[in-house]
Amino acid sequence: MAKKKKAEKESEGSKIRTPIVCVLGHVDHGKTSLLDWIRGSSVVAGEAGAITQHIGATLVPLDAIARMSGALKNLQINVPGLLFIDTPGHQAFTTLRARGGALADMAILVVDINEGFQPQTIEALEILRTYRTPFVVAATKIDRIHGWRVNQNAPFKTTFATQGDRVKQVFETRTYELIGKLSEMGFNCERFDRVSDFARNIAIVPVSGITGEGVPDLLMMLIGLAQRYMTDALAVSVDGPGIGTVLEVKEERGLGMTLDVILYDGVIGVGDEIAVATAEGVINPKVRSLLKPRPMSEILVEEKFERVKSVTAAAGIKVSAPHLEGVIAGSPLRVIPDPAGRDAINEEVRREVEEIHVNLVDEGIFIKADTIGALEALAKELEDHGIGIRKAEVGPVSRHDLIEVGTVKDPFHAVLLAFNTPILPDAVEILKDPSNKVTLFSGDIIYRLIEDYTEWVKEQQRRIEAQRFEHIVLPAKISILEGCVFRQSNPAVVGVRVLGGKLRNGVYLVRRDGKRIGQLKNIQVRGENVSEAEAGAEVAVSIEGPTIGRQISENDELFADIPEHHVKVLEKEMLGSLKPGMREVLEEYTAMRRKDEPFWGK
Ligand SMILES: Nc1nc2c(ncn2[C@@H]2O[C@H](COP(=O)(O)OP(=O)(O)OP(=O)(O)O)[C@@H](O)[C@H]2O)c(=O)[nH]1
Repeated sequence: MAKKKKAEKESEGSKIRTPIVCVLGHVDHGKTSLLDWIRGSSVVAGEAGAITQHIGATLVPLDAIARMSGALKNLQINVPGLLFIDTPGHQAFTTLRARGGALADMAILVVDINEGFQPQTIEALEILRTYRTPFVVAATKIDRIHGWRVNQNAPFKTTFATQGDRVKQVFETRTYELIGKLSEMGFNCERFDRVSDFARNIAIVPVSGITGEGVPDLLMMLIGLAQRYMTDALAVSVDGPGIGTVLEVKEERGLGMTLDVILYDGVIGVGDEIAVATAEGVINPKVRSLLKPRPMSEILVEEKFERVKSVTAAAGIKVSAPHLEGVIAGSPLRVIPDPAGRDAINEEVRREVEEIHVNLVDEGIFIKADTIGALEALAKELEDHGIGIRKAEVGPVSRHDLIEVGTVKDPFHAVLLAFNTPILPDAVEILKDPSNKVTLFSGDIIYRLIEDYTEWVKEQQRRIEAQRFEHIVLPAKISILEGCVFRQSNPAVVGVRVLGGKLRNGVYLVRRDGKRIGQLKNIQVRGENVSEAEAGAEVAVSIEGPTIGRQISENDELFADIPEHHVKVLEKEMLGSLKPGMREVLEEYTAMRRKDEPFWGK
């Protein structure tokens, strides 16, 4: 009986739907703890019905929030509550799309107040900016500030009033640092209790996911945000056909393949024909059953799920229907109210899945990701880093992909970036092949992937430069040491000091007057042959060509004879990588050459 009532109630719906909230932030900054606390505490706060566990989400109704925050009494509020997506992180956020945008109506950006901004904080902000998602900042782990006095579950103001001066000071400093960083990224933020205009400022709410301090304020801020700026967006057609997003495709015992769906608009009922996308195209199965998690109190009942007849947005629901294998996570789900409209709806679903918002260029890299949202997020970040994308696709990395990339000539673009998507076994085989020229980067954190790629590019550039250095005659200046003439000629063998630059075996030597006197045939240090000698070194060299006492003498200074076109390369392309000492020798050498020919080597 109770069950029936609930089902009926759910199908009634309300005019403003429950806003969907997603939690983002850097690894370990406390996303899960915060969500757990919100879920856990509302269970504790709850007489029956305080929170409802949905599939993939948790519904915290307004009265539970009111109880927790002890506020909201005098406010006219028509948001029914908040539906928190259970999986935190960018991944979930970008996968969960709705009509080409983000499914989540709002977000909590979690930042550990003690660690401040980290790479994924920036990534999260960029994602929120791209999707124009309203958010509040939860500055977590305030209880970790040294000397913090814990006031379990207390609103921020109450707990802050009990803190000592030093704690307050540390807290203020860190909050300002956070405000500063956010402002650098173009977000105007302020501590929530100091915000006078919520249209201009984003609220920072200090919280702890362990002690619950500040969480009541955070919930209040979210309700406020939804209430003030989103009521239009949250209006649902209560009787309209259901629209949702597939969160996950899962096999359940006794049910076969099922879809975990977040319904964000309208109603879905048992027997409804739906449209969902598979890799092969859109399919139209009929809903066999709709399932929600069984309440905690009924956990002993054998069945894990409770069946309902229909559900109204926003809700997390499991859909059981035939032929769901192959449905794409992140696919839209649409109820088809009338068979006459089926084709049109199928077409919309197909277009939504295929519509990938990535700017492609002719020369760039290939990117793959597991979902459209993830692909777009990766593409956006790459674009911001000035990295061009030639091709972008959803799906695992196949042998075919690598063969395709292998045809790209430029080694910097013969690259595939795979974000959160598997590498198929036959593709792995190709990578192992010694003749493989494709470079693959894979991982599940965007900024690391990009970092890996850019580091690799730099390393390759360094190598290419080093190879060029090998072939370029480097500046060198030597002087013949007094009393170190070991042989007059054929070849002349003398001791020299490298005054500057780097002396390499094989170079031709010139005098200060520009006259070439011979070629270096051998360099020795303590009887050992070496290929080069650095500035400051004293070495024995043999020089083919001159006779000591005729073309050259003790104390003479000689330069490595750098060909004109090498000078061009050195001055135009390699100057930045030359050490100052080497640059000086180059300047001296070119000055000597340009005395009579001002444009020599230019
Ligand atoms: N003292 C204190 N510890 C916290 C708080 N929030 C999280 N922690 C601890 O910080 C660690 C990471 O917290 P999580 O909630 O798992 O962080 P997360 O952001 O979900 O981490 P990922 O899922 O790995 O990205 C855990 O050891 C938590 O117990 C907090 O507010 N106060």
